[in-house]
Amino acid sequence: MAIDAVIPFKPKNPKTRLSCVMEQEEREAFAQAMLSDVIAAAQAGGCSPLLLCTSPYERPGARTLLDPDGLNESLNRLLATSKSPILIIMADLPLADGAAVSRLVSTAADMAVVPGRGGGTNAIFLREPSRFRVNYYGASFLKHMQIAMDAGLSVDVVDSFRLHTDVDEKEDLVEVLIHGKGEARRCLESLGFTLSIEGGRVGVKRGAHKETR
Ligand SMILES: Nc1nc2c(ncn2[C@@H]2O[C@H](COP(=O)(O)OP(=O)(O)OP(=O)(O)O)[C@@H](O)[C@H]2O)c(=O)[nH]1
Ligand SMILES: C[C@H](OP(=O)(O)O)C(=O)O
Repeated sequence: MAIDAVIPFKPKNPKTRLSCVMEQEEREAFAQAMLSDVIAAAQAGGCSPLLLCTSPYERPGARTLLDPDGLNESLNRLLATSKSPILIIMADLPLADGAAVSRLVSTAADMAVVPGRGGGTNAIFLREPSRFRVNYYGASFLKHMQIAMDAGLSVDVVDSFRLHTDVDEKEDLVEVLIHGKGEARRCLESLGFTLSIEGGRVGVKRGAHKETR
């Protein structure tokens, strides 16, 4: 049976750290485009996508669980009662692909984890979910390593550019425009984002859009 790929997703007013370059409706469209890329990667990696959503939301090819609680509370409730292996993969990984997902879920360890940019945790595969609990936000990668150690779990830290690249801030959009192959890249292009190179540093700019901060 396919492993459940649990994808936490907040459909309303997501990605507020991108407010400087996108209005709320645009952030919602972009978050959905990134989610499409993650769903496709999960399926290509042999997993069955299960969206854990804060408000009602349906997607073809994915089942939905509705839980308005916070990220940690809802995931920990799910882990506590899960009897089969689970992959938790964030919805803001638009470079994800099937090979990276497949590598993660085929680990020989009790758990495989992919750190995110800036200290976060982008994906966690758990062979026995009830032995682990999540603690996202802040330097969650370090917290998750400690939780695994306390639980006596062997951990495979997976080095994956495609799963490491999460999109939180304007600067992260550069990676999507350069390396993206899916919906998120198309969404950015349709919103008028292009690469800009100023002073040797690659950034993004947006035609006819005033930055608000
Ligand atoms: N189920 C659930 N998912 C959440 C919640 N908050 C965020 N997420 C999802 O968790 C993942 C990582 O969240 P963040 O990077 O903080 O995304 P965000 O909250 O949309 O972004 P910011 O507003 O910029 O912090 C994304 O897949 C979000 O859709 C929540 O309260 N519940
Ligand atoms: C949820 C959080 O995401 P970030 O804000 O680091 O992208 C984390 O990975 O702990």
